[in-house]
Amino acid sequence: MLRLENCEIVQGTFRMTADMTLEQGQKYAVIGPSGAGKSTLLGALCGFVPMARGRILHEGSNITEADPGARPMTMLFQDNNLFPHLTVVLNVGLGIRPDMRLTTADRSRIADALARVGLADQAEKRPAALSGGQQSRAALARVLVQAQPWVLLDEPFAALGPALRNEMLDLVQGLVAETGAGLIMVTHAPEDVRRIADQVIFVGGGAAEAPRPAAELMDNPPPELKAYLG
Ligand SMILES: Nc1ncnc2c1ncn2[C@@H]1O[C@H](COP(=O)(O)OP(=O)(O)OP(=O)(O)O)[C@@H](O)[C@H]1O
Repeated sequence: MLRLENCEIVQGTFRMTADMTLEQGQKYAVIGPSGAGKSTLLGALCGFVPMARGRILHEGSNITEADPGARPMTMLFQDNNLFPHLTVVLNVGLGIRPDMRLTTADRSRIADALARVGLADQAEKRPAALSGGQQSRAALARVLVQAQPWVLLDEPFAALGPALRNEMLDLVQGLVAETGAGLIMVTHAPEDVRRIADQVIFVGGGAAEAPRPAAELMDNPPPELKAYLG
């Protein structure tokens, strides 16, 4: 369980509040207008964005002041955070060994993750030699080897076409189901919400609202969500 307790998050002159409890194994979509604070919310959870007040608790432990690398979560951004000069194997390996001294066991784990995302035959290529979808798969393999209880995605597949995006969403869904991880995903696409999310966190008016069941919310959106969905 991940709890944001009475939080106020600060990003330059922007401030937003958040108070919610997120359940392990659930899939949350974070939606709301541009500039409302969706990325800021994920940044605060990961420890990249400071908080003026409140606490973040993971399974009861206070992680409010923990370094990003010591938090129980992996974050995937839209650009996939792949290093252009490293092969796919080494890019994935960074998820477990930042010093890149990979043991035989590490290499076997990486090979398993690459096979799981369909990249077994692309391991020695550099990111520039991969398609957009393959780059996303490589980034997901890194998420997989890190095996954290929470996976945070900030519009990771926005640059992909609809068919490929759906393929990637299904892959993410399969991966979190296998590992039992919770998922928190920022998206602008209502169809992504319907495809993958159990719950929706609406961000708007300076607050991240507590999660509400996705299907119910999308079928009967309250006025602020209706205005956003258009
Ligand atoms: N590094 C920063 N320094 C100062 N202000 C920032 C910074 N990053 C974002 N902001 C401000 O914080 C607010 C929230 O931004 P954020 O990126 O979280 O919104 P968002 O909902 O993710 O938007 P989008 O859907 O356009 O990506 C905005 O007003 C933005 O201008």
